Amino acid sequence: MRGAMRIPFTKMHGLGNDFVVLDGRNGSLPAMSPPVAKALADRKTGIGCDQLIMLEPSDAADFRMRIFNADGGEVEACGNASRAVALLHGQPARVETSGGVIALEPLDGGARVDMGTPRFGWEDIPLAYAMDTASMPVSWESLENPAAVNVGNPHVIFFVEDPYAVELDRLGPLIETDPLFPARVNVNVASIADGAITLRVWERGVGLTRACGTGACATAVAAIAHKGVTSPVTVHLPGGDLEIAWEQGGTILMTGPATTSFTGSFEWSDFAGDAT
Ligand SMILES: N[C@H](CCC[C@H](N)C(=O)O)C(=O)O
Repeated sequence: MRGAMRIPFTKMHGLGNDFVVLDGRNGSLPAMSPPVAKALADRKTGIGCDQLIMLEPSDAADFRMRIFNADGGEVEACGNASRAVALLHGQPARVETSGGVIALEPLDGGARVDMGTPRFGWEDIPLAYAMDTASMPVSWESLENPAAVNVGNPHVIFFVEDPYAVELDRLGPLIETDPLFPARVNVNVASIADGAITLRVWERGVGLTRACGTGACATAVAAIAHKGVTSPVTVHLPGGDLEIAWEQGGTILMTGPATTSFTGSFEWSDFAGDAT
């Protein structure tokens, strides 16, 4: 039986999309696994969060950021968490994620993050078969002809009259798990008015969140690429606003707030059993 191992954490959020951040940049933490991430993210029996963020050493960048959704699944990108980590780190940094290297720039009360280059090919999303990702010939009830963009992680974007009139809690999981999306998908419903975007997101592996940074990036890119919106564009999410800048062929710049809620610690064996 291993000795007690107390693990410190920082509880953070970006516009209400919340995270438990474990700082293993010095290599001090045990390996994270999906079951342990899911247990820590549980809002009744764990600490509770939308995503668990694990920082680790990297030989490709200043450090590595691993992202686990509340269902335990490890994913490639998390925009809001990238800003939170920028705030925690406190200086500019290049960060390795499984979706590519991103660049963090802390600002007063938040950060600007270069989220890399979006991809539009059906295999890049990925989709199960070839399709025009600017306007896909598919529909789920009244949601039809979405765009799809990969911004490190997969997003499908429906442009609608009123995002708040969509039964996203019912349609989100149907679309997230449709076989058309072999890696599942984050589901965005958005409207465009006066050059700004109003957005709600059903997040893969989580559900409805108050904000989704990669959703804001993917939706802004789709609006600029396919709907004539000009960059930079303000995205109004339930939890607040993000500013997204992108030009064809370039990388995506996301700017917005990040907040530290509190710090704490937990006993590793309480969540990992004897796993080390
Ligand atoms: N649910 C997303 C990961 C977190 C994205 C969101 N929290 C963000 O701020 O980008 C996925 O499975 O790709």
